[in-house]
Amino acid sequence: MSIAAYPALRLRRARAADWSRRLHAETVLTPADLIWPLFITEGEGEEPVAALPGVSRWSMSGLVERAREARDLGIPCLALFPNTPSQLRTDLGEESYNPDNLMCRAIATIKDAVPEVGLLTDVALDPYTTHGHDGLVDDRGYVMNDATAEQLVRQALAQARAGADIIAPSDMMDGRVGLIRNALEGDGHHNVQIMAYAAKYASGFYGPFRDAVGSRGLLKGDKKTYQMDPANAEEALREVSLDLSEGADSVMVKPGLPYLDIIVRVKSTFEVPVFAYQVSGEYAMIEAAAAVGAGDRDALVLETLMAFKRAGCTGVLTYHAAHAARLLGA
Ligand SMILES: NCc1[nH]cc(CCC(=O)O)c1CC(=O)O
Ligand SMILES: [Mg+2]
Repeated sequence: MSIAAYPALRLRRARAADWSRRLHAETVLTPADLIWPLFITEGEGEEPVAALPGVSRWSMSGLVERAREARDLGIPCLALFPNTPSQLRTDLGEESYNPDNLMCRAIATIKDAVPEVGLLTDVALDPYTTHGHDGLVDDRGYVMNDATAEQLVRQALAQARAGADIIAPSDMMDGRVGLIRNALEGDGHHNVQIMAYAAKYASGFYGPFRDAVGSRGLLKGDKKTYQMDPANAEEALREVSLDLSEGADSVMVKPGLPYLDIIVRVKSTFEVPVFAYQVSGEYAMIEAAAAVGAGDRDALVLETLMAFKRAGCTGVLTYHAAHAARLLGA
C-alpha cells in the first residue's frame, strides 16, 4: 500500500480556483445563522451609541424598520435590550415586569408589524436597577439568588405575554431556567423557547453594552459572584448540563471569540444547539482595528463569524448581523 505523499499529494490543488474552494468548504455561514441585537430607547428617532460606532438605540418606529431590514436580509431573529429611563430604575427593578415597559411595547410593536421575524428577549435586572446589577442586592451588596429568580420569572412572563419567542436569561442565577420553564408552561406558553446564557463569563468585553443600556455609570463593584471566572472550563460544562436539565432549549456561550474552546467542548459534550454571543467589546475591537487600518473590516467580520460556525455554533448574536448578511449577498 502506498501512502500518497508530495508530489502526488498537493493540498493546494483544491484551493487553486474559487469554484473548487467553494466546493470544498467544510463550513457555511448564511444570514440564517445570525441574531441581531438591538437597543431600545424611549426617545424619538435614533440615538447613536458612542462606544459602538454604527450601533444605535432605536425608537419603536426605528425598531420596526430594523425588523423589516432583518426580514429582507434573511436574518431570522432579533435580540432586544432596553435603555430604561433612569427615573424608572429602582433597587428591586420592578419596571422589568411592567407589561407596558419599553421591552414589552417593543415586542408587541415589532410582532404586529413584522410577525415573521423571531424575537429573543434578555431576562436580567441590570437595565432596570439603580445599582446596575443583574439581580437584587442585600445590604452587603451581594446579589441574592432566590429572590432575584422570583423577579426574573415575573419578567419572563411579561415578555412572553407580550409575544416574545425566545426567553434568554442572562443573569447567571442558579435554578432560574427551571423556574422560568415551569412558569411559562403554567401560563400556556408551551412553544416559547428558552435560550440560556449558560456559560456567561465575568468579562471585560461588556463595557460598550453597559453604555448602551445605561448601566455602566450605575454599576457598583463587579459581577464576579454570579458570572463565571474566565479560568474555568469544566464549570461551564456543569452550567450547561444544569440549564439543559432544567429545560433550556438551547444554550449560549458568552463572550464569543475568547471562549471558542468552551463552544467546542459544550458542543461535543452535549450535542445540543449552541449559540455564541459576539459581545459589544468584540464588535468595538473589530471596528477600532478597521478604523486604524489594522485589518479589513469585512474580512474580520466574516472570518470571526465563520470561526463560530466552525467551532460548532448553530448561530451567533452579533452587532454586525445586518452588515454580515449584506456581505453574504442576501
Ligand atoms: N445581563 C446583562 C447583559 N446581557 C448582555 C450583556 C452583554 C452583551 C454585550 O456586551 O454585547 C450583558 C452585560 C453584563 O452582563 O454586564
Ligand atoms: Mg447556571
